[in-house]
Amino acid sequence: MQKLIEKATTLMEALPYIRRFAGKTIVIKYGGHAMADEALKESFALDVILLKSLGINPVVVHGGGPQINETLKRYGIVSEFVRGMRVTDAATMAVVEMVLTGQVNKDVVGYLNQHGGRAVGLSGKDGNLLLCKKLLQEVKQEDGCVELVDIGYVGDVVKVNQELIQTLEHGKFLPVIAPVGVGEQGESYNINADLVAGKVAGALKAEKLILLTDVAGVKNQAGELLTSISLDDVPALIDNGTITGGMIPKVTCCVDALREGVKKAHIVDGRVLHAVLLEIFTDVGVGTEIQK
Ligand SMILES: Nc1ncnc2c1ncn2[C@@H]1O[C@H](COP(=O)(O)OP(=O)(O)O)[C@@H](O)[C@H]1O
Ligand SMILES: CC(=O)N[C@@H](CCC(=O)OP(=O)(O)O)C(=O)O
Repeated sequence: MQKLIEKATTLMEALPYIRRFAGKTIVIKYGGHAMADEALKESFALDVILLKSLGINPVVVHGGGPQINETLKRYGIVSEFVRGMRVTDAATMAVVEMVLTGQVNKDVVGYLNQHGGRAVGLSGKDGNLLLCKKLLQEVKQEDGCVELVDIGYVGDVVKVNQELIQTLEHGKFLPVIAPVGVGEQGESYNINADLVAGKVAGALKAEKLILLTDVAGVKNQAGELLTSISLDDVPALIDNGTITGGMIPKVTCCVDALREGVKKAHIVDGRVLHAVLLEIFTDVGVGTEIQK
């Protein structure tokens, strides 16, 4: 917290930001890698709880890719990724649901509450929060044609039950969402956590979407940080191979969220202590802003 006050200079300087965001929703995607370090976990919990106590409404969507990998390894299940999405067969889905909803979600809720929060854990199945259909992943072939590839129980969110989130917000609770969705037949879907954060932010018309990750932000091919990119530039950056792997769903979901009415979208370095507060309460920002 001391660091925050130093960076924001004084609390007085934070006041305009507090006024600007009071009563507004900020959706924060908490990445799997940023959960590995105790100091980062604590700084994240303190940031989110401080926002809530200032009358701002944070909604947390967590990932858990590394934790899923670890458990899959123990079960001897090998998984592969297509453009940042895990190919998910039935056995993998069972592990994904167990790890995300049973382990990671409760872990995040637990330490938020330990630090004084009123966090409530949800998966997309609770109250039909995240209704899904099967996602067919677009893969560009060598001839330039786009093929739709079936990658198993991977979901695309077709509807967010925002009423459930708003009910919790009005009750001063802090929603913490695991990226597992439900299909029309009650089947479970594995959803990329960035995609969930973008859809939730879009449905809530959030003031800000912040995706915490394990790099400084979006980088160019020389490895330099791009502090801001226009959403119109995103397709070319993916096509020319600048943005690859797990960064693809991140930038794509920022673009979709902005188009759905989210005011600002940021990809932020989750390895920096108090990254959330630095992003919200200073003009410097940390990471990359995707701009309309
Ligand atoms: N242009 C790019 N700039 C930064 N990172 C990129 C870029 N293209 C691909 N990446 C990769 O995307 C990764 C972030 O995605 P991912 O591993 O899914 O993160 P998280 O676990 O935080 O969701 C980075 O660690 C990096 O390896
Ligand atoms: C479909 C898909 O890829 N789902 C992700 C869900 C977890 C996630 O997104 O976690 P991170 O944000 O930590 O990467 C997965 O199975 O890893």
